[in-house]
Amino acid sequence: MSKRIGVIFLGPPGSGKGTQAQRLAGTLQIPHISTGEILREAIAKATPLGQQAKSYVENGDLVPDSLLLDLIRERLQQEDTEKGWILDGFPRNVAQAAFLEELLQEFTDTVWYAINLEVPDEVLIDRLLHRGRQDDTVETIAHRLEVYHKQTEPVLGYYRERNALHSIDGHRSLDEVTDSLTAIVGR
Ligand SMILES: Nc1ncnc2c1ncn2[C@@H]1O[C@H](COP(=O)(O)OP(=O)(O)OP(=O)(O)O)[C@@H](O)[C@H]1O
Ligand SMILES: Nc1ncnc2c1ncn2[C@@H]1O[C@H](COP(=O)(O)O)[C@@H](O)[C@H]1O
Repeated sequence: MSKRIGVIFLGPPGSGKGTQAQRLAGTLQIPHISTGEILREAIAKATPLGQQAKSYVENGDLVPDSLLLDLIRERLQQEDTEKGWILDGFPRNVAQAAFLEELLQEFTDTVWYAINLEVPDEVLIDRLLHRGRQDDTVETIAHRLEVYHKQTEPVLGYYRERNALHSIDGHRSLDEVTDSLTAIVGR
């Protein structure tokens, strides 16, 4: 039996993580797990998670790690991840990356890839302004980029030090990016 596959999408807001994750999930028939989507759904339903996360998401700040760690552990063990999983939006800081590393050490049946989509800031801003999500305002986009550079970019170094980072030029057509991704994931 082939190993379980794990794909971890890194890259700034607007780099195309969600778009490419959805494509890959369709091809590989494995779930696309977006922490942003999980949080937005929880906010819309006003669940306890949503109530705690709301102000952070609206302001473009990272929600506290304590809200997400158990959730990720449980989600990666659900039945639909039998063949694999795609993480989009997690890890978002070094503490989350260290948590995931420990979790992956328990998953000895999983071969995983950390993918970084590289796109210049000015292109990201333009893409996000055209996407039009509630947190896609000029001010919140600027803040999310600042949070990305301060808190999430160090995660790239974390994977690079482990020789586990695959960077892709994300400033190309959707199909070109997908082709590079498929070449790395190799299935
Ligand atoms: N290669 C591309 N070329 C042009 N536009 C793109 C490309 N990839 C994604 N987009 C568009 O850019 C916007 C942002 O893409 P997407 O939502 O996938 O980014 P993301 O990295 O998941 O962002 P976030 O972290 O904010 O959720 C979307 O409107 C999407 O259609
Ligand atoms: N892994 C995360 N840690 C903290 N906060 C997170 C995480 N993933 C998502 N968030 C929050 O949700 C919004 C939207 O996320 P997208 O990935 O852009 O959909 C993000 O700004 C954080 O507030």
